[in-house]
Order: sequence, then structure tokens, then C-alpha cells
Amino acid sequence: MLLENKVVLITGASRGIGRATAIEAARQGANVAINTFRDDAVAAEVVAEIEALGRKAVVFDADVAQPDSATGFVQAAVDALGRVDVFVSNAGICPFHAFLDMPVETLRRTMEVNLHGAYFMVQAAANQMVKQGDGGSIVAISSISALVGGEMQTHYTPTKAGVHSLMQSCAVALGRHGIRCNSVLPGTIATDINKDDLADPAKREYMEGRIPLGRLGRPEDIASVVAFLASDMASYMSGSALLVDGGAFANFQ
Ligand SMILES: NC(=O)C1=CN([C@@H]2O[C@H](COP(=O)(O)OP(=O)(O)OC[C@H]3O[C@@H](n4cnc5c(N)ncnc54)[C@H](OP(=O)(O)O)[C@@H]3O)[C@@H](O)[C@H]2O)C=CC1
Ligand SMILES: C[C@H](O)[C@@H]1OC(=O)[C@H](O)[C@@H]1O
Repeated sequence: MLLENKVVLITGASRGIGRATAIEAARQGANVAINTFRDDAVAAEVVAEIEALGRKAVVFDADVAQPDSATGFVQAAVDALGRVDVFVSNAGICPFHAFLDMPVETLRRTMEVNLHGAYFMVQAAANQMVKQGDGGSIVAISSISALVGGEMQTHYTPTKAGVHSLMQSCAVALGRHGIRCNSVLPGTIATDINKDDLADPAKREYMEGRIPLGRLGRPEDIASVVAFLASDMASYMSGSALLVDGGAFANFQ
């Protein structure tokens, strides 16, 4: 097991990639603190799945865009599980919208959840790791969108480039404390975030056709890579980005 007896915290763990990562962390032997936002019933389901794997779980319900949520989440995890070994910054939104008439509020909220939220959370986790004095691993979910553009994602892609940049700077700032910081860049993973966009069969077929491995990603495809980066198997990795996209980025022509 890659994460035996580690304490792993994950934001946005009610659905999609965050939920799969929480379950994978438990499968790999970790006790898990999950941040959820809107749905208590779903949070209870994730807790039940983690406990069924014989691990402990705690839920902290909060909006990552609020600075106090970060210190609250980390404190709740320490109170319940004793410490923080791994922090996964995953929570994110992508309300598809065109550029020329982008509502200010959509731009602002996307920046605040995806980038400011990641910043506050990573900062709170890092402070706890520094206090503990024996290092740690931070993994942020960036995106292939850190590398390429999207017509309906002009508010979103800069946040994902920012999240990777945050991990690079944190790798520099925190290396002396033995804290590794890396990002994962998923390609197109079928989750609720893109359900409406991919409901158009032509769009879905087009996206699948761009992927050399011939299918959209699944949340579990990302969860296993996060577990690797979080673990001691990646002990000399920091400031790195792992692109997990079925080959899509390489498929230029
Ligand atoms: N799916 C994809 O193709 C890709 C996704 N990503 C990134 O992966 C991450 C997870 O996305 P994915 O699993 O696909 O999407 P989902 O929509 O399935 O899940 C998003 C999660 O983030 C949570 N969340 C949203 N806003 C907040 C908030 N303000 N505070 C706390 N939690 C919040 C949601 O909680 P709630 O259930 O309460 O809404 C949910 O748990 C995002 O950062 C996304 O940008 C990156 C590349 C590709
Ligand atoms: C939400 C999109 O389908 C998804 O988000 C990303 O970050 C990927 O690049 C996809 O565009």
C-alpha cells in the first residue's frame, strides 16, 4: 500500500476526481479528511465507502473560496486524525461561457474557487506540515488546460495555469521543509463538470477521436496518479507536472 497510515486531505471530494482520489487514498491505507461543499448526503456516502475499506474519515463542509475554510479544514483534520501528511487541492468549477460577454461574476467566482481557494488551502496545509516538522506532499489538480486554450474556458484555463505555477513556487518555498509540491494535469475526464458539454454526441465523439487511447478519462485514472505523487514512490519529485490525458496533447496532427 502506497499511503499506509498517512493522513490525506482532499478538497472537493464529493464527486468526480476528488471522490475517486479519496477512495483510492483509503484503498492505499490512508485515513482521509474530505472537504465537501453542497451535499451532506453525498458526503456521508463517501465517508461510508472509506470506512468500509477499514479507514477513518472526517468531513468538513466549506466553500474553498473563503480564506477561513482552509484553516478550518486543516484544524478539523488534525483534531480528528492527528496530523496532515498529504494535501490534495482538487475543488474546481468550469461554468462554460463565451469570452466576449463573460459575466464579471462568473469570471470572479471561477478565479476565487479554482485559484484563490487552492492558494488558501495549500497555505494552511503547508503551515501544518511545517509545524509537524517532518515534511509532506502537496498535489494540486491543474489541467491540460494549463497548456492549451478553450473557447468557452477563457476564465478557467488561466486558473489551471495558475494552479500549476502555484505548485512550482511552493516547491521552491517549501523544499527546505521537506514538503514536495506537484501538479496533475488531467485531460478530458468524464465527470459532472463537463456532463452538459459532452452531452452533445458530436462533441463527445470529437473529443474521444482526439485521444490516442480511444476513450475519455475516468476519475480513477487521475486518482492513481495522485496516490503515486503523494507517496514515497515519488520522493524526489517536486515542482513537477504529470499530464494524464490518454495522449491527447501529443496528438497534434
Ligand atoms: N473533468 C475534467 O475533464 C477535468 C477536471 N479538472 C479539474 O479537476 C478538479 C475536479 O473536477 P471534476 O471532478 O471533474 O468535477 P466535479 O464537478 O465532478 O467535482 C467538482 C468538485 O469540486 C467541488 N467544489 C466546487 N466548488 C467548490 C467550492 N467552492 N468549495 C468546495 N468544493 C467545491 C464540488 O463540490 P459540490 O459537489 O458540492 O459541488 C465537487 O466535489 C477541478 O479542479 C477541475 O478543474 C482538470 C482537468 C480535467
Ligand atoms: C471541464 C472541461 O471539460 C475539462 O476541464 C479541463 O480542465 C479539461 O481541459 C477539460 O476541458
